[in-house]
Amino acid sequence: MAVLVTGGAGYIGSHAVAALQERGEDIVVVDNLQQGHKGALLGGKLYVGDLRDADFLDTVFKENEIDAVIHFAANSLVGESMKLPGKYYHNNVYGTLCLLEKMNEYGVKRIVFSSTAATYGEPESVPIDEYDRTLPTNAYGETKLAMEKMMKWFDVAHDIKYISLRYFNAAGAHDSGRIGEDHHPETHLVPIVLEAALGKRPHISVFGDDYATEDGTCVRDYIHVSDLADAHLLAVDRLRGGADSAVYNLGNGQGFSVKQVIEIARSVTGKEINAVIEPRRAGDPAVLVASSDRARKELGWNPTRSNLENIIGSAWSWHQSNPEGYDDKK
Ligand SMILES: NC(=O)c1ccc[n+]([C@@H]2O[C@H](COP(=O)([O-])OP(=O)(O)OC[C@H]3O[C@@H](n4cnc5c(N)ncnc54)[C@H](O)[C@@H]3O)[C@@H](O)[C@H]2O)c1
Ligand SMILES: O=c1ccn([C@@H]2O[C@H](COP(=O)(O)OP(=O)(O)O[C@H]3O[C@H](CO)[C@@H](O)[C@H](O)[C@H]3O)[C@@H](O)[C@H]2O)c(=O)[nH]1
Repeated sequence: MAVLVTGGAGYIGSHAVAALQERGEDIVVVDNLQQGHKGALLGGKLYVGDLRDADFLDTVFKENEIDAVIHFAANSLVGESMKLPGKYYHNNVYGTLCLLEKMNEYGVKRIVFSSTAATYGEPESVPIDEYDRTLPTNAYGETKLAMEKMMKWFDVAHDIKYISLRYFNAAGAHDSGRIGEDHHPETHLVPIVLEAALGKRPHISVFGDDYATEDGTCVRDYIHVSDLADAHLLAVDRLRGGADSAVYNLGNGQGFSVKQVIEIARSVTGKEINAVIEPRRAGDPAVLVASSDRARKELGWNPTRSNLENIIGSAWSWHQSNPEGYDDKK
């Protein structure tokens, strides 16, 4: 039996594929390579195609015996979603609908889903737990919440069990140094700060310093990508063990402001890193920090790499060895 990983050639997906590979799972990857890279795959059988293509998905489900799906494939940029909400509804909501329909058709009953802190919106209090209000402040978060609700009704009607993992901010790179973060264009804070350290950008733009936080810049909870990957394996195991559907936050429980991230990157890299204050980016909540007690208790999740110096250090090693990212011509 194989695990189907959608978006497995992407940043977090490729780290989950590496973790699945390490424990000897059969892996099938579906990715349209809009952001993914063949070179990011350390294992698995890759099918290049789009989730919204029913004939393509038929081939994947017919040619493989799949017992669980890990669903990463999505568009996931807060800023872009405020300008192009239709793109997010089409790829995220409709794409997930296509996947769930096929799972139902082929009798696949387990799905682990990449959800997000963006489902909460501006929190009423921090740390945020899974029972807190979900009121997204951006279209991206709204589509992820819609996907979670869709899975709930597929569970009610078709007994497809889901574990929705609401990640906070993923960062860092694999311990082996073989895979890391490479998006085009890059919009995430940590890789952009490191590109500035490498001299590939003149500076890092800080989006707003007038938030109600200690230094005025947004606060986020950064979690190492391989700690996230581990949680997916635990979630697959839990579903295989017959558990009911559930939602879990995945974060390290500590908030860092944009200015603090830049300061730590200066110390890790030994580089100057110029920062320029710019206006706020639409859709950004001021503070997102997780309580992951539930994931620790029920999944047995124990993140071990998520100290921010380690996270930035591992990303820095990857960026130094791969300043141009993956070679997509290979
Ligand atoms: N990066 C983060 O900090 C973060 C935080 C919370 C949640 N998430 C979620 O985690 C998931 C993975 O994020 P990431 O940072 O690895 O993104 P990513 O863009 O690197 O990976 C997504 C992958 O899905 C593929 N894809 C997208 N649409 C597809 C489609 N219709 N058919 C087939 N393949 C498709 C892309 O080519 C890409 O390889 C996303 O669902 C995202 O919303 C990410
Ligand atoms: O050049 C930059 C890039 C980002 N930021 C700020 O840095 C913080 C983090 O931004 P970013 O790295 O883009 O991540 P988020 O917008 O917080 O979103 C990430 O984290 C979410 C979970 O919290 C996921 O759902 C998203 O998919 C993922 O992109 C935000 O306050 C941004 O405004 C800057 O100031 N300058």
